Amino acid sequence: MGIVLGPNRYGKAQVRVVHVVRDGDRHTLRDLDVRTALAGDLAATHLTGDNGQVLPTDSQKNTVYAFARKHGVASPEAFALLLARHFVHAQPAVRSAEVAVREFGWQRLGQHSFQRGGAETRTATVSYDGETARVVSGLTDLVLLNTTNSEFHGFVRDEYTTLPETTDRILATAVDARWRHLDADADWDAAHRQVREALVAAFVETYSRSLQQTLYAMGRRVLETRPEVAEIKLSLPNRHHLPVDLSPFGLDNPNAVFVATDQPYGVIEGTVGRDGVAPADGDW
Ligand SMILES: O=c1[nH]c(=O)c2[nH]c(=O)[nH]c2[nH]1
Repeated sequence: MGIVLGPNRYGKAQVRVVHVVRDGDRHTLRDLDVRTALAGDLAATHLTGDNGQVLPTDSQKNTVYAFARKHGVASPEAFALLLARHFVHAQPAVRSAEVAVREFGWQRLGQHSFQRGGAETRTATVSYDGETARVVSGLTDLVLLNTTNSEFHGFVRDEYTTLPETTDRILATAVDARWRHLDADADWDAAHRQVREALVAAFVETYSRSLQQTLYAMGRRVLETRPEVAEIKLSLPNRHHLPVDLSPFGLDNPNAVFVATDQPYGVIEGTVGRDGVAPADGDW
């Protein structure tokens, strides 16, 4: 039986780059974590150790810093597009590049003072094959909670089911969303803000009978309001808040006191797309 080299790629992870723009006294800041992954005619290094086609990951890291200086960081998507196109065009052996960016938010406190935002991070992944650039934007750890307008009942009951039915519960999640753009050209910051607003609005406004229903409502709202989005993938942990039994203390608990449990937790995942727009599994 023959042994063959399968798909492979290589790059640098966790390239942390902070870029400051000084507009007089007023500074702006972008704080990124960049990962590069290059693929192409790279069999030789794997099979014989011939590195003649290998752009070192150290050089890839240096390119990230040099590009921040030369081109600035207009947005995670724009920066990733520049880098992905550069690696493919500059290196004959590189046929495709994926550049993934996570952006950490900073809130302005003053002209040159900032406060790190919460856990929420913005993400962008660009893949480029020499012809087409594909852009997936996203966010992680957007923590949302409704104290009511959430039910969960009517579910399957088998011999292992103990979960009580509820017509009024807390619904909480940490949204992990990625959405694929139809085009590789946009006002990326505005587009991101608008998708985020649609996700939040749908979470707030949906009367939920399951987190699955909320997931679909959120994805649907994004596709209804943002024509540039082809498809969205959502992963929603169910951050359970269980009412505490206060009866041993002679107290009632009309949905006032909860224990917030962090494990185990449910995970509800799904993709919402458009009729007639083919899924592009390779883009994610
Ligand atoms: O919204 C929910 N969906 C489920 O599938 C599920 N399962 C569970 O135990 N609680 C919940 N809540």
